[in-house]
Amino acid sequence: MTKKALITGLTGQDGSYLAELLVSKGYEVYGLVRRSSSSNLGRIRHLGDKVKILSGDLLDQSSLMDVITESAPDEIYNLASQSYVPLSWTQPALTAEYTALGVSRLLESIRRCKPDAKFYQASSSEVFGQPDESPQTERTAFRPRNPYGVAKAYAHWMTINYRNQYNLYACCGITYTHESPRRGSEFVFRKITQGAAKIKLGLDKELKLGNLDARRDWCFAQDVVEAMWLMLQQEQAEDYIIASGAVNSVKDLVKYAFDYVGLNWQDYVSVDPAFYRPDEAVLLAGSIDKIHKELDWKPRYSFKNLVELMVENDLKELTDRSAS
Ligand SMILES: C[C@H]1O[C@H](OP(=O)(O)OP(=O)(O)OC[C@H]2O[C@@H](n3cnc4c(=O)[nH]c(N)nc43)[C@H](O)[C@@H]2O)[C@@H](O)[C@@H](O)C1=O
Repeated sequence: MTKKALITGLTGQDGSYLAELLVSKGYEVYGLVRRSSSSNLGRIRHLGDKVKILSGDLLDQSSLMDVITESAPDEIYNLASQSYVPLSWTQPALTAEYTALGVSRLLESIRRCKPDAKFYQASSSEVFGQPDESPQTERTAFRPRNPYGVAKAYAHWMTINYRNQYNLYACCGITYTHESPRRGSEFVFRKITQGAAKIKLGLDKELKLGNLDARRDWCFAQDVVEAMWLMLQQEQAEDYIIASGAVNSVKDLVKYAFDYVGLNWQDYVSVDPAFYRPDEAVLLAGSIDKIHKELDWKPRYSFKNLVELMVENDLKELTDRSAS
């Protein structure tokens, strides 16, 4: 029988890659999309009618119950969130509404309307904040340092509590920063690959960044959605860290990207305190021992592969755009 899946956050980076993966596996795919006066379907347009769009909002419980009843999914992936960390400081309540309480509403809707559906919650390494140990494991204590991390920690523990209290198949994937050509340019990886490509093509002269010493564990988003799917194919719900297991600094990223286009980064990059963050976690690194051992998952793309893939993509996109 054809499996059915419901994805929230369908129009985002991860939602669009997950939809592609599930369509390729023969799933009937539904996506929860918020009404908006301008179209935000760019990342899923190529999927055409292979994905059915249902209107709803994580802020509105009854819309979630309607969507779950109508689609009757076997699997539900919650990828919707206010996901930009700096914005969580200027809009902390809205961040909590979507990223924390939205998950409560979703879990409650599943419990009432489709308790046998398997549920994946997109948890984040930001729950660790300033962690006690490195690399972090599934047992590392949560010490979030910004409203986004706090909201994700709430959602994480609600998911586990619904699993324990109501016996739902509900699990959390603690993902570290993950990137792709579909990433928004406010995030540092895309900002740098796009910046290097623009400078190379003569479309820009400089690139202003924040903390070059911040270190992150970066993965390719396509690898990450594969892990999400695997987590829902098991007998029992378990939480896993989804990461690359390798750490690089923002400076490493800048060097690789500018090297790739044959430029010296020091001639173009400057530090602007406007992009520094209050109390930020300077080192987040995930241990992938558990997911590798139990689900046989590991990322296919290395940091270097990912930089090259994204710079290539940005060079092509910008060249096509200026030709049209
Ligand atoms: C796991 C987690 O991953 C993502 O959150 P993020 O790590 O905050 O991503 P980012 O690309 O904004 O920052 C990465 C690092 O880069 C530093 N950095 C330096 N200079 C600039 C700069 O100019 N811009 C930005 N954005 N960052 C900069 C910045 O201070 C930070 O240390 C989201 O998907 C989030 O939803 C999520 O869950």
